[in-house]
Amino acid sequence: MSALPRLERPGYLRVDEPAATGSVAADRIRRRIPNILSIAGSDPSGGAGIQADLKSIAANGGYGMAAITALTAQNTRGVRAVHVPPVAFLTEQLDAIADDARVDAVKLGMLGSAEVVAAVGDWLVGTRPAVVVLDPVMIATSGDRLLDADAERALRDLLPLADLVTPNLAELAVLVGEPVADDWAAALAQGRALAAATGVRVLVKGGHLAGPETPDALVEADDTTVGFDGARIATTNTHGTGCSLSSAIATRRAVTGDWSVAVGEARAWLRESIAAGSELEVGGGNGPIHHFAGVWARGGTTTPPTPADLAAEWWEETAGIRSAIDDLPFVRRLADGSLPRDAFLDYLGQDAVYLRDYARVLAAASRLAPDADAQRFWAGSAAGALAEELASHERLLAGAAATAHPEPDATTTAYLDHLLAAVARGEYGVVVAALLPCFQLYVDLGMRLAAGGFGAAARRPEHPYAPWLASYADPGFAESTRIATGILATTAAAATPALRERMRRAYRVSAEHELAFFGAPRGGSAAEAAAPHDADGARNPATVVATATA
Ligand SMILES: Nc1ncnc2c1ncn2[C@@H]1O[C@H](COP(=O)(O)OP(=O)(O)O)[C@@H](O)[C@H]1O
Ligand SMILES: Cc1ncc(COP(=O)(O)OP(=O)(O)O)c(N)n1
Repeated sequence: MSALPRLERPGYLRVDEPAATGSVAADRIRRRIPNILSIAGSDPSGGAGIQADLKSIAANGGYGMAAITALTAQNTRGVRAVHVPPVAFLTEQLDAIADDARVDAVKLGMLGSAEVVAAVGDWLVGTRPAVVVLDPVMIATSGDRLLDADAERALRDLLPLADLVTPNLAELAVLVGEPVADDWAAALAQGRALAAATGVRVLVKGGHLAGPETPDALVEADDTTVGFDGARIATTNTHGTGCSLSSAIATRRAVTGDWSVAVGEARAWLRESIAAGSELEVGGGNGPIHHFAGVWARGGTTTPPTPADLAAEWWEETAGIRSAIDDLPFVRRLADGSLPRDAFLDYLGQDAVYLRDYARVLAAASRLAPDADAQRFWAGSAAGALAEELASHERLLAGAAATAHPEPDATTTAYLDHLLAAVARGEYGVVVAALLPCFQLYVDLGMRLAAGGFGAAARRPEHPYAPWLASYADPGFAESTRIATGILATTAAAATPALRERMRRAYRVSAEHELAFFGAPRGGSAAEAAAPHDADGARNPATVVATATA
């Protein structure tokens, strides 16, 4: 434990915003999440109704809201009972939402009774949502009625308030007053007739056709038709497919602004969810679809650490190394000004050698960077390392008649080999992780030296190494370190667990090399300069590292 005061989590190492570079996370934050309202009945088994709608909306990128029109007692085998609460209370629900939240799209499902249809119609006329998708739920797949006969008539009057209506074959037949179509051509003709009569676009759905295909078609009022083909998926998990599809279309329409794109995207998601339905074990009848199959498969179900958590955690892991650096006689004597000049020049010469290859590694990070901002940042850092830092080393060394480019010693060689091996492996995240301790540990030390954390001597203008100390407390260097830390953290947060672990190890090993570099024997006074503060056997960098990491 260092006896020296330490700044707690210095501000320049905090990562609480996405880095100032383009990233998937930043794009996600900029895009508006649409609010989608489902006005529908409740299915306690979770496969249809508002329960399905909320899952579909979430899986398709929206924020789901729900006003309940009716309660059903149903499961995967059928509907046992329906209760329609007082309609005035539905209006209360709708007004409560509209008075407070933006509604980007509405999906209408089971409306239950003519009074409910009328109340919903009044509310739509009053609020005029930008997108209205009407799934005219009348009869469940199980054959149970979900809408009384009066309401069927009222529902026809509601159609002009919708932008899209999504009937299944039986519902389409009721709406056009014809028998149920028994082939796709007849279904399409009915869809065209409905669109022409009402002026509302119709999604004709082929889920209930006999045969191996399940085509759907988007029919505009002007008869323009976009067809969507798809082979029938062999499954009994089709409970709630209509509810799920209509709320997914409402969500994707709010996101994309295009009806045929929205239908195409919603169908792709639905087909994946139908195919995975058999993974669920819910009930003995027609089971639900697996609304989150794709999301779970691609995103997992555990919450990965945030960039800020990772930056703080990795920095904390170097606490022992930082304490050991603070305790090194080299650092203490650098701070109080008693470090012999030959030891300082020896250190400077090795640092100059190190910087030339470090700049190559920075350039490699630029080459591997996934976006232009990061590419620019690393290229700028490589140029800065050569133009500013290396040049200042060379000036100091030339002034002292010392050689600006000595041979790298064992400690410098080991550190550079670690960095160059990361480049050779070619993983951007690992290269960035290996680069970071050099930024962070120097800024941390420089800031604490400048703040008087190692005694007042380091702050005096007459300190023999004052210009050198000042360069490490430079605000520009601190800002670069903040950006580099942000890139590291966002890259680590987006990485697979295995890559993140390789990054963490590369970061840790670089921090250990930093300690070894500070603790290496230096110049004619090496024995004195490099001896540990409270022990005598730590000249070998490996021993220094072992002491620090124990
Ligand atoms: N077995 C299946 N394989 C693939 N798609 C299906 C299957 N069953 C239904 N669908 C699709 O599910 C959606 C809902 O269709 P449908 O079953 O006709 O309506 P509803 O669920 O309202 O009765 C449509 O896109 C349809 O093509
Ligand atoms: C409360 C509730 N609303 C609607 C339906 C019908 O759902 P749908 O998506 O048409 O699917 P099927 O289960 O009928 O295929 C429902 N059952 N309950």
